[in-house]
Amino acid sequence: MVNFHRCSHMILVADSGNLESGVDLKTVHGHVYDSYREACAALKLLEDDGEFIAAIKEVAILGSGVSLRQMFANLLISNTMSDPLNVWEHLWEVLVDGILCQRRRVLNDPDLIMSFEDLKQLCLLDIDNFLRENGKCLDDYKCMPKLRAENAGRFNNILIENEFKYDRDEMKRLYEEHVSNLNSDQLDAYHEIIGAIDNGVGSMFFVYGYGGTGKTYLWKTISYKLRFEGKIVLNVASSGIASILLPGGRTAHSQFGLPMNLSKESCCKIKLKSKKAELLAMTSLIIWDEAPMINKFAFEAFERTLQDVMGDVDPTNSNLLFGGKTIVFGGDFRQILPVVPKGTRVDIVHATINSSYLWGKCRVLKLTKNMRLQYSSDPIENQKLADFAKWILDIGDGIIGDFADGDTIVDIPPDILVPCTSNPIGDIIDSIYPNLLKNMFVPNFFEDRAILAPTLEVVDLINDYVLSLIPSISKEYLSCDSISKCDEDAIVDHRWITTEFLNEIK
Ligand SMILES: Nc1ncnc2c1ncn2[C@@H]1O[C@H](COP(=O)(O)OP(=O)(O)OP(=O)(O)O)[C@@H](O)[C@H]1O
Repeated sequence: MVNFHRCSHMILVADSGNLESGVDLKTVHGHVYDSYREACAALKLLEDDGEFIAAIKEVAILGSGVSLRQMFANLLISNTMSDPLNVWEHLWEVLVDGILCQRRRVLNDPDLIMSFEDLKQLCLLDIDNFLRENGKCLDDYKCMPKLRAENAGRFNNILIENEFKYDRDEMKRLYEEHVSNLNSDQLDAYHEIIGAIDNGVGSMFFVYGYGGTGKTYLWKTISYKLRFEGKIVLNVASSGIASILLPGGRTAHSQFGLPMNLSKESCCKIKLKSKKAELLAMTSLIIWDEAPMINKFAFEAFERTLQDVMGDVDPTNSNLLFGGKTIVFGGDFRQILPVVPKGTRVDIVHATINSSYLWGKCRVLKLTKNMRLQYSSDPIENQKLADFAKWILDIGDGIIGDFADGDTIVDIPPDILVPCTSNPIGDIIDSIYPNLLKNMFVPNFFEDRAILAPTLEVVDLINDYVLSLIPSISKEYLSCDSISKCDEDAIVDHRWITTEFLNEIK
């Protein structure tokens, strides 16, 4: 094999007449190159690599992308190219062949779109793998583009890859549309949160606002911004119904593997160096909506887990709040509080997030403007809604009603009560679904109305009553409930948990 290092050295010596200094020989137009070969290339003393470019393009007509990348790696190993970067720049569009198709298959997403930057990175990763099989790596070739550190784990981790699937142009458009609408409270909260992410020392926020003050709108604005910048934001909520309102939302239990039975010592089911741990390490922000609904042990378990996960990346993170991550909780303490079986009022208060030792480190941001009301066009309707919203808030704040024996008695205005006869369920159904038999074929009739019930037994009662009114044979359709695969490490065999079983849970 030709010793290109020595050849290049000799060419430079011959060209410059300088027999002494290696550094001088490697200096071309004031720039010190890493090798004689690169210095030669800069002086255009070597033949150009046209033959290699032509050869690979020729092979590309029949060969697969994999074989082309392997060929390029072999050329690097044998040191045959005078200017590998130039060859790469001429050929990368050929070398990435097949990568997009492969990603679409792996991610099961036939419409996946990848940026040129990501395609190049995947191609370099492949070349790096070939080089490593031969005891080399891309870093050995200083002139070649670098693999971005964050990409090393990303392309092998479907959880991370999924978080990069957002259409960045669309995210940018939505972000710009939303951020220009934020009210002053939302804007203050927005700046605080973004500032903390940039700081990277670990911050905990609680965005406190009653229903309609624009918490979800704020989550969306921040998520759009981070996703358009190519960062990861995980949106979770304490309940499944709230999680579907968040962009890319999931329940906290499923996303973080929180145990069902929480205790002071609980930890999340996330193993160090696992795919989930890699995802958390790369995450810039975690938004956790409806936080007051969950026992404080869940947040404490999550904080310990994050310290472990981030401490594994860098030991100094183990002492930072949430391992150095920024976490934003949100919710309204007037709404549902944690369920403590057979617990007293004191037990429930002790179980909420603001009784946790973490609360002292939490910065509370308040949203106070009801954005739901601002957007009705009818001023009379607006006033009615504003009065109703104030009345609900006053109940929540405990400043309305007579306090008697530990209970508060509140007068409900008659206009929002359903007049009751001897058949209360029938009265409710007549009020919510008037002329049911006639209207049931009207599109959107059921979409615009709902009856909320406190227990599943009452739901069954109402369903049975409605079905008894409809004169045809009923047929039962099972929903397609399935168990989340997040608890992959749990001992439970997922095959035991059938759709029928899930539908029977009361
Ligand atoms: N800055 C804003 N500009 C325009 N519309 C807004 C803004 N903030 C919120 N909204 C709208 O106001 C309504 C209520 O906002 P949002 O759902 O975000 O409130 P929320 O605090 O999450 O309410 P809840 O606690 O009931 O879920 C939504 O229709 C939302 O689109």
